[in-house]
Formats: sequence, structure tokens, C-alpha cells
Amino acid sequence: MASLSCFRTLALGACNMFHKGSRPLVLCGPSGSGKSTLLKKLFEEFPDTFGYSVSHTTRSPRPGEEDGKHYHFTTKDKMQKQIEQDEFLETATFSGNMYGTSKRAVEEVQKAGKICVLDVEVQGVKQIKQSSLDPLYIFIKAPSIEELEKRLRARKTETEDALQRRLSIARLEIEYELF
Ligand SMILES: Nc1ncnc2c1ncn2[C@@H]1O[C@H](COP(=O)(O)OP(=O)(O)OP(=O)(O)O)[C@@H](O)[C@H]1O
Repeated sequence: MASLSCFRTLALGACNMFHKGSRPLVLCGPSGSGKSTLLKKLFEEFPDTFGYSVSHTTRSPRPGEEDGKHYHFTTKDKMQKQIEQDEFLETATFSGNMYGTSKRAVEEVQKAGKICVLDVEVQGVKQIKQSSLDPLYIFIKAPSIEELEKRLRARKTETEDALQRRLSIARLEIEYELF
């Protein structure tokens, strides 16, 4: 995959050039652009260099998902309180569930001596830009909306409704260059 070597070079190069301490990387791009695919390969290839921050969510765990590993599973009340206490870098609501990245989740990766990588939606990017995190941003560009649709259909993870929702958000993100 050509884009993987570009991404690898960019991620490592950016960290070598700018990195003092452990400056996080924020990865963003439309649904289907390949963020998870690239991250999976990056973590496989450099397990000691990069670490993923564990997000919070108020949705129920799916079979096989472990608390603290895949997500920090929490309640709306608890998460709301933590947001009020300024413990989150970014939060979003999707399909009635809250999601977010806590400051502590990033610090835990940094304490382990790794560069923290965050995979966030456009709303999250806007919030992170207002925070003190000061990360490096990597935008994964989509080849075309048609290609995104083809990839998301082939991934077979979405219902038709969810797929259409993702595509209309992607279309707006691309048209208005929201990133
Ligand atoms: N460069 C590529 N060329 C072709 N197919 C790809 C490429 N990158 C990823 N894919 C495929 O496209 C689908 C979407 O990729 P992926 O899940 O990584 O996207 P994503 O950006 O993380 O999406 P989301 O934001 O919805 O989680 C996957 O089935 C993946 O195998």
C-alpha cells in the first residue's frame, strides 16, 4: 500500500523533526480514508514508539471488548461530571452515546515513554486546537467520495443508514475542507 510508507515516513519524520518530549500525533480524515488501517500497521511495526490513547464511551461494551483496553466504559453522569471538571481534551456524541479523550489517557501513553496517537473526528480536532495539547496533525486525504463508498461497503461494518450518514459527513468534510 503506497500510502502506508508515506504515512510511516511522515509520522516518524514529523516526530524526529519537532519532537521534544513526546508531542502527540492527531490523525484525522473522512470515514473510510484508512485511518484505522494505517494505525494498525504503525502500531504493529513500531510497538515501542507509538501508543494509542484509550477513549471513554457511555455505550455498552461489545462482546470481546475489555474495559481499560478497548475503551474506558463509563456512564453519562460520570462522564458529564468529568467534562465539567475539565478532564477531557475532546468529546463527541454519536448515536446517543458520548465519546471522548481524557487528558489522563494521553498522559498514560506518555508516561510509558511513547508518542501518543489520537484518531479523532473533525469536531474533536476543533476542540483539541483550543486545548493545550499542541499536537502534530496528520490529515488522511480521501481519493474520492466514490472510493470511500466502495471501501465502506466492502468493510461491511455499517447498516445502510449508518453508511449514508458517514458518507454525507465525509462529503461535507471534503467539500468544505473542514480539516
Ligand atoms: N489505501 C487503501 N486502499 C484501499 N482500501 C483501503 C485503503 N485503506 C483502507 N482501506 C480499506 O477501506 C476500509 C476503510 O478503512 P478504515 O477502516 O481504516 O477507515 P477509517 O478512516 O478508520 O474509517 P472510520 O473513520 O469509519 O473508522 C477498510 O475496509 C480498509 O481495509
